[in-house]
Amino acid sequence: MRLHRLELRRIGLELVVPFRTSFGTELHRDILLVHVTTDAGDGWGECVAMSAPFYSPEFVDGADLAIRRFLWPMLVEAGDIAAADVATILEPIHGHPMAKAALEMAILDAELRASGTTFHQLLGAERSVIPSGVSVGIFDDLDELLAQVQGYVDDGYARIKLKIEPGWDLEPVRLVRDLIGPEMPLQVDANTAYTRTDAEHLCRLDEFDLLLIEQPLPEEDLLGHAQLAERSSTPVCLDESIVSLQTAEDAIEMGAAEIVNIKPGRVGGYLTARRIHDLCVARDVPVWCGGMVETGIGRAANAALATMPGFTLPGDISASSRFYARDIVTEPITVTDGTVSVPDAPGLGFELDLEFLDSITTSTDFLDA
Ligand SMILES: CSCC[C@@H](NC(=O)CCC(=O)O)C(=O)O
Ligand SMILES: [Mg+2]
Repeated sequence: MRLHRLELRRIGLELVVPFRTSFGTELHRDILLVHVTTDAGDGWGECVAMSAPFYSPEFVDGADLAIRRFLWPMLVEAGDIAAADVATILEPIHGHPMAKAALEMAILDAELRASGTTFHQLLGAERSVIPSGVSVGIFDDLDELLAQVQGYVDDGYARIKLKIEPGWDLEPVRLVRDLIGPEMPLQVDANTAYTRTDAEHLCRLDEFDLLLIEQPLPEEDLLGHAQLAERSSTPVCLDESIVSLQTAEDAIEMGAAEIVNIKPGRVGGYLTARRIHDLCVARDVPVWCGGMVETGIGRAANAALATMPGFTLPGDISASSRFYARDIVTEPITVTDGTVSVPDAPGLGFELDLEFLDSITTSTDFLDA
């Protein structure tokens, strides 16, 4: 297909409850959406970069600029392209996986819509319902944490994930495990907050029968994660460290990733995410779909991705209402009996609520091919 025009749209959404992690607190999302118009129709993508580079090196203003100055012109220059070509065309640009992923996503959406195919059909997965896990932040006090967790248990989520950091780990996990009982799946995510010297302390989490411990150490510390995996009975899962197919392969080979959290934005796009899934299946490494507090655009695409057979653990694909009072799609993601039904709308699986989208748009800019 030939690219005609790119719309760069920024929207603002308040979170229904502050989402605190070891690297900061999210109250509001400033989200970049990309809308491509092509000779075969149009498509939308969501850039998952946060407002500041505390989760990964990218941030939304930087992604916006990388798209304007480099990524969009390279795609236009390439002429007649398919979504499958995007990662290769953009290869010469180092980094910026979330910016690249947003463009690939929009082109993929346009391609699928033009062919009357859904992403779910393209992936060829059998499942149309996936288990839904929920990510729970850090709170000022334990009572508030337990109240939030009880609410999600009442909502029927299939798995609870707790954010942890030094000083907020063993006690909250113990209390939540006591609250939800021994059977409910429970995992933790440290977002790189610990160091190798914390290994003995982190092994004390083994008593809580967790599904996994997610990214306890810095992104670059594959050896440290491999050493922890040797000592801990809780499987080590990587998130921030897995930024490409190569890093996934190396982490698995080193024993640093016993489980992999796949996030399409973090690895440069849904098509690379699929290849990482295939690698993990071949290496018998369980995967699950992570979340970046996406709108219904990203949630719909993530739900489709999570239907692939290697996604054997509940992902962070919670209801739209877990984060937002109102979503930008006509069919917000909902959770029933701990599951999400994969949207079957054309393309990536969503239709936009354009009236609401316009009401929360903070800027719109157009680039012609
Ligand atoms: C603002 S935190 C974003 C990254 C974080 N994401 C989540 O915890 C899940 C968020 C969601 O459910 O979308 C992670 O490290 O896995
Ligand atoms: Mg994580």
